[in-house]
Amino acid sequence: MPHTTPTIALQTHGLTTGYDNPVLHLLENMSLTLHAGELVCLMGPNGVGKSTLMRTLAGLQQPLAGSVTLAGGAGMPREHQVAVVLTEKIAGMNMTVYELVTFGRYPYLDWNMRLREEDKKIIGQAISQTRIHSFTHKKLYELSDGQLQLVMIARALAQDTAMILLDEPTAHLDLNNRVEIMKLLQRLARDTGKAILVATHELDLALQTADILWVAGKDKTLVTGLPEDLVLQGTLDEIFQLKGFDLKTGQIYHTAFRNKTVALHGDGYIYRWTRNALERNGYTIATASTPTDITLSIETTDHPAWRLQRGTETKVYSSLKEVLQTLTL
Ligand SMILES: Nc1ncnc2c1ncn2[C@@H]1O[C@H](COP(=O)(O)OP(=O)(O)OP(=O)(O)O)[C@@H](O)[C@H]1O
Repeated sequence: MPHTTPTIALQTHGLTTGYDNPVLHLLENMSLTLHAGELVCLMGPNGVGKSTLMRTLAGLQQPLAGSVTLAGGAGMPREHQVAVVLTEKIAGMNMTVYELVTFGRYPYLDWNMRLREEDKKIIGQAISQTRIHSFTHKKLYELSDGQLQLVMIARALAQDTAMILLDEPTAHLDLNNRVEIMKLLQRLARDTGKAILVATHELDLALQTADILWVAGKDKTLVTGLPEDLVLQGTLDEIFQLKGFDLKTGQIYHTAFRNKTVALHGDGYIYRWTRNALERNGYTIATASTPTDITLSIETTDHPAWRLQRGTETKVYSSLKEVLQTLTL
């Protein structure tokens, strides 16, 4: 199979980030690489220095040591190399969505600030990629938080850079919008070949969408890897000090307070949710060798159903509520 080396969008060498007055080293000696077409999530506990690293990579803040190299080389203006979506509120909420997206083209305009055909084409593409056509005429103050975030991403796309950095783009959004934004970023990385780096606290979403995680937290270092490798190696548990949640199984730990064991038979997502209902309600799920006189079998014909066998008694139920009620009798 031919092996092509992915294009490098950003590279750091011995990078140390922080502040110099008073001296505050946040993350030290980082050698990082961001490739074209990759969605990378930057994670870590509060205050570890994620935003500071993002600003340093974007050239908005000087490194304390080391260097940041962007695709395009030192001769190219930063605004042509990297687009940034930060958490700060926008000042001009009275402008329209279309006007805000055109801001992405400003670094390319000449003294008369007039949009050329090529600029309009790129703006159109950004609007189409983020699927915001239906409200480009609206004022920013008329938008929901989710819509506003899409518009900010459209502006970044209009800037036509190899890399986009976003700081907490899903903060304050509901689950649907959070998923929509992360899936959009995943799609954009794949379809446009941009390198996209997102600082986020959304561990579950990052695990399901990111190609690579950058996890900051231990002794001013930053660990990088495939999300699944970091889960299986226990790196994330160590850094986030997760309490009552097992990242490897994706489950909250439950106390088996009923002292009753159920042999559960079935598979797929119904098995998963049945197990969830039982464990959340204090039952233990039997392993092959555990003796128990309670057996619950999942039957799927048209609708899910559960056959509960206790001793010599057997009955079929159509909801888990009924199963749980019967088990407490
Ligand atoms: N302009 C500044 N001058 C000095 N120290 C700062 C400055 N901005 C942030 N800090 C400090 O740097 C540390 C890291 O801040 P930063 O915002 O980068 O962390 P973060 O990981 O993004 O946090 P959060 O997850 O809470 O957003 C904090 O202790 C903060 O107080």
